[in-house]
Amino acid sequence: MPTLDEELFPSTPGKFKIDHRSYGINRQFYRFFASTSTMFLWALFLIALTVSYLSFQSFVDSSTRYLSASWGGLQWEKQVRTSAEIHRAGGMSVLVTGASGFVGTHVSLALKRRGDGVVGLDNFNNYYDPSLKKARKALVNRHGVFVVEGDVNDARLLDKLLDIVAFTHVMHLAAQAGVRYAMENPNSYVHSNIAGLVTLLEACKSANPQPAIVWASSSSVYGLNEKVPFSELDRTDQPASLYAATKKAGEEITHTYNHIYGLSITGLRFFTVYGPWGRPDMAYFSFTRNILQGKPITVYRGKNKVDLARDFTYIDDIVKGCLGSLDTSGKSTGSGGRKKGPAAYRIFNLGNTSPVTVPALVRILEEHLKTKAKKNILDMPGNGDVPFTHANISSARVELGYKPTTDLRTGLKKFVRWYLSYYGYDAVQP
Ligand SMILES: O=C(O)[C@H]1O[C@H](OP(=O)(O)OP(=O)(O)OC[C@H]2O[C@@H](n3ccc(=O)[nH]c3=O)[C@H](O)[C@@H]2O)[C@H](O)[C@@H](O)[C@H]1O
Repeated sequence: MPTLDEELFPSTPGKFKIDHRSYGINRQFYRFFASTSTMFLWALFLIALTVSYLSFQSFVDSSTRYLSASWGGLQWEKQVRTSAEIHRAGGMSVLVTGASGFVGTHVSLALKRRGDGVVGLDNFNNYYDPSLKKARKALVNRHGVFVVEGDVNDARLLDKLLDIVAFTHVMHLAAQAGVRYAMENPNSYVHSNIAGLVTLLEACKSANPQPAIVWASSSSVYGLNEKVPFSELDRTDQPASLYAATKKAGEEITHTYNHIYGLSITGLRFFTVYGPWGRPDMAYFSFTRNILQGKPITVYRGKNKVDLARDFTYIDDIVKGCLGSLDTSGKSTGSGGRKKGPAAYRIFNLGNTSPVTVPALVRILEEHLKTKAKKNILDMPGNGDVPFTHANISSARVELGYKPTTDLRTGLKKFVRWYLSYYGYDAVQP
């Protein structure tokens, strides 16, 4: 006698046999009906099981997201509001993106020092040592700047911040930096410098009031331009790297938001910024580390053995240019996504106006560090580098009162002093 299981799910073909001699037609019909309805019940049971499993999963996911979200809540909102408070007459409240980056840290401190409200935003990615970013965060925290951990691609977070505080300005410095890394990780440039920028502009255009925006473009947009010094009127349609291309795209994208929504936009073309709390991926920083550790450095050389040169610009000068831009930006004219009139659209070079060759940079570091570098001289690989940069800053001088005052020797001395106090002489890090 077969069991019920065997009858419903016969394992042997032909095992489920109907004996026409012993079962009548009704019996046959009944058995067919019984097995079909049982299968139907089983199917229902399985569907219900799957649905409950999926709902449970999504509950677990959303709770985890909620619990692990580093923003939100009453206490968090209070910290944001307090940090954004203005403590001087005619002051501004500024949302600084990339606030734990090199330039973001210095700009946040300078704004706070003069009594402006500042809220920082940073995603603390690991493009370079995140512990340096955390140390910068601790530094600005000590001066009353609250840094929110989040990404400029997070539209909900941006909307929330712009909802809590009526920011007068956004200083947008969050970006994927570095010229040569773009060949290793191109998508990271699209993610931060294009998608992140658009997400930020979308949030700003919908805000009421709309903040004015000052953001970091780059000297690299001049690409293969050979006319020196580089003027804002020179062509910028020959980028040599994806980094440069995304920054140039940013200039075009911001123009459309200015045109359609009345956002006040100022793009700053920074020229190889250096100084204390700088970026470990940049040449002056990695050369210092290697020289102190007795490791060789690679010095690239251009075509026909010509030395590469950069218009190295000291961080304090850049900060003055950023503050000058915020002070003169004028207001955005739109509100809630509607343009009410024209707003400023500006682009400025922020450089030093006196390029220095890379071998000369190395000589200055050797003097400050009192140590000879072990140099490997290599022809510049085709990886996005440009042979030289040189800024014409007449526009910034007239419009922003920008006047760089620190030469490379003096600036590197300050950098080396900071480096030694931060890492020590025999540091293995970063
Ligand atoms: O103005 C900008 O918009 C950019 O400035 C900076 O780019 P760059 O001017 O390329 O600075 P950086 O990497 O310090 O190389 C300096 C020089 O050293 C040479 N260099 C570099 C590395 C090395 O190992 N050897 C070497 O010779 C190298 O060939 C070059 O000639 C920022 O990183 C970038 O994010 C962006 O902000």
